[in-house]
Amino acid sequence: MTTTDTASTPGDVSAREDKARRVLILANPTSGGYRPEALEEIRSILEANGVRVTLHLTTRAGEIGEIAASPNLMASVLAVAGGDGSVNEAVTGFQSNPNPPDLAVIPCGTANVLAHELGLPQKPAEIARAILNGKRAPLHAGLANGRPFVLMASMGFDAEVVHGVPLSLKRRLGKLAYVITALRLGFVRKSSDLQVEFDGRREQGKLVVATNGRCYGGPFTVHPDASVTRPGLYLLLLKRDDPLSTIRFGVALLMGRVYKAAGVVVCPFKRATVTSLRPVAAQVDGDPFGTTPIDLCASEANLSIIVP
Ligand SMILES: Nc1ncnc2c1ncn2[C@@H]1O[C@H](COP(=O)(O)OP(=O)(O)OP(=O)(O)O)[C@@H](O)[C@H]1O
Repeated sequence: MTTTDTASTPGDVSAREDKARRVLILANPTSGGYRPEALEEIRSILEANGVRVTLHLTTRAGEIGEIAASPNLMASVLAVAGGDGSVNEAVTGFQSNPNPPDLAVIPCGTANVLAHELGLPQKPAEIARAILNGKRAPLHAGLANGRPFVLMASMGFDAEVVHGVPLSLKRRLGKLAYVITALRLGFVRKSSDLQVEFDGRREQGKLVVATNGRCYGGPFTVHPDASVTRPGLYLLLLKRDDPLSTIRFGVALLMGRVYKAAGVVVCPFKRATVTSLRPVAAQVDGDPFGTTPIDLCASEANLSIIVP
């Protein structure tokens, strides 16, 4: 396993070595596919290989971010067992951490877009092996009003669905809960225009996605050139969101062609501002994130993530 060194003085050597063999697992027991047996298996494999493991189960939202922000984490790897929202919390916490450890992801959660994006293993033995191997990639993020997003930030219909999906339905039905909520909202909602100013351009549309990654909603490609391990954000602006157009975009997404669909503006961008006459719902990484106006740009944070 590789190490992330802290500020070094000669007297710190044993503390550094100690930290290098430690993994802190932060697990969200409320996430969609929470697997306690898998965590125990990962823990025992790591421990059998000389790694000291601390397993902490969260009791509330916000806890992962608070722990990740601590400058005194005695771990070279912080492994998040949860979905994209839990990973987002860790990355948000890392923003305030002058010396963040490597991030590892033990995929649980409802959609797990990041797991698809990075091709992360699902089997406990393979997850443990990846942590032990310590192969790392840079992890880039975007910022929405200063809040990091690893995968995407969006405003419009899909964010309304994220705001509107009842937690109990999500827990019972998983991804199907989003489809049901989308159908319920699709025919009754009043859509609003969004104005986007980006890199000297101005466009108007109904749904804005700022994507940092290739995947969206699971394994579906939203932009083939985007990657969380490379710098750069892409903007997708959907011109219409009437039910028929939304179904067309949905089908294009399932076919991995949404970025080529008619009525979609697609381009890389550095800085964007999304405004509207009345507030429009926003989401980051699948969790509700208030409403417009939203400023978007890339984060400068220097993070790394364990990859297979
Ligand atoms: N113990 C907890 N109780 C309630 N909420 C929690 C707890 N721990 C973390 N959370 C919050 O739950 C939110 C959603 O969790 P998470 O993303 O892990 O699962 P999910 O919603 O099932 O998956 P996905 O985001 O991939 O759809 C996170 O944003 C996090 O803030």
